Amino acid sequence: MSSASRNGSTKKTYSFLGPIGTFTELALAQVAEAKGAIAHPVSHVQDAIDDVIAGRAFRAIIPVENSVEGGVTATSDALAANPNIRIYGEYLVPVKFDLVARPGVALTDVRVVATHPVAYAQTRAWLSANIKKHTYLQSTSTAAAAADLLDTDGDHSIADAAVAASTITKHYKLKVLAKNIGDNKNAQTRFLQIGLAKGAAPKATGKDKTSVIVELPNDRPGALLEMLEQFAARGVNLSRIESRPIGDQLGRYRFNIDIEGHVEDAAVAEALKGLHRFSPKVIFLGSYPRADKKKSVHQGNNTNAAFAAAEKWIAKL
Ligand SMILES: O=C(O)C(=O)C[C@]1(C(=O)O)C=C[C@@H](O)C=C1
Repeated sequence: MSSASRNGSTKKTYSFLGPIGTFTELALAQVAEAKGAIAHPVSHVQDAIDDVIAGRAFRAIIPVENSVEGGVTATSDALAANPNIRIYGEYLVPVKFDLVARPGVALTDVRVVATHPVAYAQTRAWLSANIKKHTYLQSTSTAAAAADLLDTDGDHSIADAAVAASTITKHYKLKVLAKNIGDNKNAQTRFLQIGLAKGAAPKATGKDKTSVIVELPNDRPGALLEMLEQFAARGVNLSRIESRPIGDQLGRYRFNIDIEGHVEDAAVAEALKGLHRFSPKVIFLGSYPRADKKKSVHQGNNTNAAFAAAEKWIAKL
């Protein structure tokens, strides 16, 4: 979980999708409490999660969704598979891509372009229009694609260019062939800070999110509506809902849901109680401050005071 530093103090380890220069590293830079900690680069999202589970890392920073490409399925499924994981924070990173190459390579020389699949999906239109006959080479991250261009140990990438974050040339001696080549100039990726479910959970701030994973009862007409009613009846807003196959057979799904509000908000807690009564499986992933710092939308008379007054009234009946 932590390693001894040279002066004898212990530092916490944060695993992240590396190497240096990924968008995930930009997300890690936003984690105030990780300043001065050990940043441990790994090659796959699952490796970062495994580091946390095995106690090799205190926390992991992992991508969860991109505004263009949608959910990162490896993350959604890993959260469902590991009940001891909690979310401690979320971070938004604007996603701007450049096309980079070794010095001396011109845009007209480029035949093979390497990058992470989510980055390729976000730059495909530009690449198709500007490097018509290119071949795509998949990399474990955008920065790995860039770093591989410079590998001189004999097994360097067969790519001529890489699509990477526009900050990549701070880390690698590469030349920018084209700037800001993303098909959507306002793209963003949302990242999570995850850790084991122990220790202090983030306190309610009034600008929070709560994440859960919910399975529906089998063969029950209206089960999806019943799940959503738990939130609607308490005036609780959802910011995201994604269905993922459970995997045991066709037609069975679980829902990864982000709720506006904190489990300390009575309306959210009441909605979770409702889910628990009707669903065969609810995984609580945690309550944590919202990255966009917006106040959570709650509708109707559902303040903590209103719920407390209703409880008092029942008790007196
Ligand atoms: O390859 C990187 O730089 C990453 O941090 C991964 C990742 C992703 O998984 O979505 C992050 C942001 C971009 O959308 C592209 C790739």
